[in-house]
Amino acid sequence: MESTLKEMRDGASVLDMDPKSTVGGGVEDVYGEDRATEDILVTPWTFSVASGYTLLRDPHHNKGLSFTEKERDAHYLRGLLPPAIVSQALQEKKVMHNLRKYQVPLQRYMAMMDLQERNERLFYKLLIDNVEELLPVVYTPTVGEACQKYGSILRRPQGLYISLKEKGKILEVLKNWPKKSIQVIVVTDGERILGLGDLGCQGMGIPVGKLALYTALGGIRPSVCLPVTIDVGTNNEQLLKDEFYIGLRQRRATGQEYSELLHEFMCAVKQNYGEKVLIQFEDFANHNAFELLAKYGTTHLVFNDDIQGTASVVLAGVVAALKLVGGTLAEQTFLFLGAGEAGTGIAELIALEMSKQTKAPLEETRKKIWLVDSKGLIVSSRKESLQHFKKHWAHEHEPVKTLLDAVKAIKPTMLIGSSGVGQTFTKEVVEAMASFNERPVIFALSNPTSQSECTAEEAYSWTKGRAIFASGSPFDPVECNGKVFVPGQSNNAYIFPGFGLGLVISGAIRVHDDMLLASSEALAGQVAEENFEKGLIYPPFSNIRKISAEIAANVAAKAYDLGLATRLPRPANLVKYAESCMYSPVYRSYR
Ligand SMILES: O=C([O-])CC(=O)C(=O)O
Ligand SMILES: [Mg+2]
Repeated sequence: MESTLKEMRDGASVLDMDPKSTVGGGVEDVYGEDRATEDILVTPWTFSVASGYTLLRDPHHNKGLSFTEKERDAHYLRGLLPPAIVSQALQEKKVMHNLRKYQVPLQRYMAMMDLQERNERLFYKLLIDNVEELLPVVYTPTVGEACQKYGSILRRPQGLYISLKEKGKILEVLKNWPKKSIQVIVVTDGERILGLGDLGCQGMGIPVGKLALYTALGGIRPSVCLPVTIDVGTNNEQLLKDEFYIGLRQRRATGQEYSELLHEFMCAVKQNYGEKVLIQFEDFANHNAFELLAKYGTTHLVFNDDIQGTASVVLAGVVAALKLVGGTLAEQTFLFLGAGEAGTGIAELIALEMSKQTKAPLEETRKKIWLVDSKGLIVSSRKESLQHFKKHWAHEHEPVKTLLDAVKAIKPTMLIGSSGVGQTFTKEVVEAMASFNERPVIFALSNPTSQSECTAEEAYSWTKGRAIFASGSPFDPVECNGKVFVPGQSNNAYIFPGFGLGLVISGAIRVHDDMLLASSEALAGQVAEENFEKGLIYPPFSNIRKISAEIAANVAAKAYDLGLATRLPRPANLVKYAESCMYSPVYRSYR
């Protein structure tokens, strides 16, 4: 066992291992039973056909009043349903009508979660058909409030909770999950939920929400998605005192205790689901996020949404914005407020793309990008005391304390906020941007809306409609000087569903930076002339499934080119192939 784990850490591929080895279950032997050694416990699974009352209580198969006469006969449903037979379209109309009556966003969230637990296909049908209306309900901003109050609103637990109590038993815990074949895991430890900070175990709303989007936006089947929350405690005093808190009542475990639990999880996942399961890290605090990505990037198929997904979506917006601003990427100057996962991740991907375009070394292109953190502009005199992920950005400059002074000193063409702190792009900051840019580009990325650096209305009114604005959480269109401006939503939700689909359909075994550039390019390519006319640098979410297929195809193509794809032969038309793989929530007929 020890040697197997070591091989896994050292990056040995399951493909070149002895087929009788204990790792790699998940290819054919989905239960891992044939490959289990005597010291590994196996679960005695049984399956039966759901019928009658059980069928109505099974969210995977339940269709409510949509069961036909024939199905009602064949599946022992007579008498369990009122006589009316209702189409899925009418059910959808009814639920939307009811949802719209709720004034409080959290009530809509709870109604959607109830629907997901009751009738999965109807839930996804609603989400796909009404994506622009429902994204703010199941995702940012409402999901943030839901996590803050998760203990109070929780009815039926969703996802898998792995706490310190499960140490040494994580493989068994994974086997408790009802589905054996998993392709995408979104995992959080709840330490940095959106810009809301440490929400401990209640961060579960995030993996659940992200995976709902994997299915609705990226077409990954819900049955192969697994939301996970790792509970190592919380440092949120308010939650520790909250009688309804659902997590471990202790301060966060750190150091060896933390990394051992995470390592057990990573090994158990690979052992149980194989080499090709995608593990998406979500909303970890900076120090752990960078470390986990570096540590497992060479042995597992891992993707950090906050570092890499956000980087890819912002690069796409930046590239699209060039059409409105003019000039090349390398001619821009960037200033970031926030030097954490998002800030440094975006900065690095922009520098990489600049370097590819101009053939200049990365060390040179990084000099076009400046970051401000809580202590002011990151400059070389601060280098010694900087965390390692900030060191690349310590350029020669005298110290500058405030964002406003940094804007005046650096004169960026694009200003990007990613610090998780709201209202930091003040009128003075935005006006300064407008004083030396004809079209100042402003990204207010922090989530949820309460943490946004400024509002869309502020950005447009303070620049007299000249700003090109995008934000992490949605804002409504704004009228300014008689013209309507549509702010873009620069959220990783544009990227991760298609990105993950691309990895899954190509059977990729590792993530490579070039795949991030590929997904960015695909997204930027989807912005139409009519979008640009409204100042919009992202395509509307209403086209997201088509966009996801384009992203998936570009990512898969890169996986094949790099020799990281295992699903062979390579399909001739990857866009068509991606589309053909996507889950559709239309009801199935039962025999
Ligand atoms: O969840 C979102 O809306 C975007 C994101 O990853 C974050 O803010 O951490
Ligand atoms: Mg996140």
